[in-house]
Amino acid sequence: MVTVRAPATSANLGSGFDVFGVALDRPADVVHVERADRTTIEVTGVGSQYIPTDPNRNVVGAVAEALDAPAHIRIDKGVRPSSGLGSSAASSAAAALALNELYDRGLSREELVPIAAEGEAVVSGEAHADNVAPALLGGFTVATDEGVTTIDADIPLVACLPEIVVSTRDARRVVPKQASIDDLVHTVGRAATLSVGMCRRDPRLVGAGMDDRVVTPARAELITGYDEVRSAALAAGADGVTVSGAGPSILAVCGANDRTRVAAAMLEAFDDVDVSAQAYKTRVGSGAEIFEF
Ligand SMILES: Nc1ncnc2c1ncn2[C@@H]1O[C@H](COP(=O)(O)OP(=O)(O)O)[C@@H](O)[C@H]1O
Ligand SMILES: N[C@@H](CCOP(=O)(O)O)C(=O)O
Repeated sequence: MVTVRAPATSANLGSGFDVFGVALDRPADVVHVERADRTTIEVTGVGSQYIPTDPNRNVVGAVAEALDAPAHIRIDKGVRPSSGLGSSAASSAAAALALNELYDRGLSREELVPIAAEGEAVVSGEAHADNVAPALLGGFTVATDEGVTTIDADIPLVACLPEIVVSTRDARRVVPKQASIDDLVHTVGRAATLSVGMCRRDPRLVGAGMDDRVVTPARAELITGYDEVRSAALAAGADGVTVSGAGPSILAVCGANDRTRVAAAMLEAFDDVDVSAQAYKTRVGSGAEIFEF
C-alpha cells in the first residue's frame, strides 16, 4: 500500500487565471492505494457524501486510467468539494503520486502534472493544471503550455470558506470570452508584480498583484457577501484579497501577525450577510508527500 497526503491549493490569485497557483499548508486530502485488477474507490471525510465512487466520475479514476494503474483507492477528504481550494486537485495529485510509486512508473512530479490534470477535466471540462501543479510541486507555480515554473515562496494567507457551493464547471461558464487591451495591460502588470512579490517573499507586492478586472468581477457575483468580506479583510490589514480558484472561498494575503485579525474580520462580514464560514490561517506550503508505504 502507498499513502500520500496532498494539500489544498488556491489557483488564479486574481491576475493569473488558469496559470498561477499556490499550495496551502492546510487542509489536505490523504489517499491510500493498493494494487487491484480493476479500479474501485472509497471516499470518507469532509463532503464525501457529494463525491461519486464511480471511477468514471471520480477524478482519481481518470488518473488511474492515464497511468494504466488499476487499484483500490481510499480517499480521506480534508478539502471540501466545490470549495475553490482545489479539492478535486488534491485527490488527483495524491492519486498520481501514489500510483506512480505503487506501480514503479518512474515519472517525475513534473511529468505527473498533466496526468493529474486529466482528473480536473472530469469535473470542470478542461485539464487546467493550476491546482494540480502546486499540489504536486508545492510553493507558487506558474503553469503554462510550456510546462511549470516553481518558486519556493513563503507568504502568509487566510482562506475563508463560506457554506456556499460553487462548482468550477459553473464558474467557468461566467468567464468573459474577451478582454479589452486596457484590461490586458492592467492584468499583465499585476501578474508580473505578483510574481516578483513571490520571489521576494513580500506580501505587499503579492497583494497588489492580485488585482484583476477580467475574471474576478464575474466570479465575485456568484459569492454572497464577496464585496463586504473583501472590504473587511482590507480594513483589517490584508494586502490583497481575491476569489480563491473558482470560488466560493476568498483568499487574503497579509503579514503573518495579521492573520488572526483578518480571519476574524472575514468571518464577521460573512456572518453579517447570514452566511456561515470557516477560515484557515495558512501560508504557501509544500507539495504532496508520500508518508507510508
Ligand atoms: N476525489 C474527488 N474529490 C473532490 N471532488 C471530486 C472528486 N471526484 C469527483 N469530484 C467532483 O468534483 C466536483 C468538485 O470539484 P470542483 O468543482 O473543481 O471543486 P474544487 O474547487 O473544490 O476543486 C464535485 O462535483 C465532486 O463531486
Ligand atoms: N483556474 C481554475 C481553477 C479552479 O480552481 P478550484 O479550486 O475552484 O477547482 C478556474 O478558475 O476555473
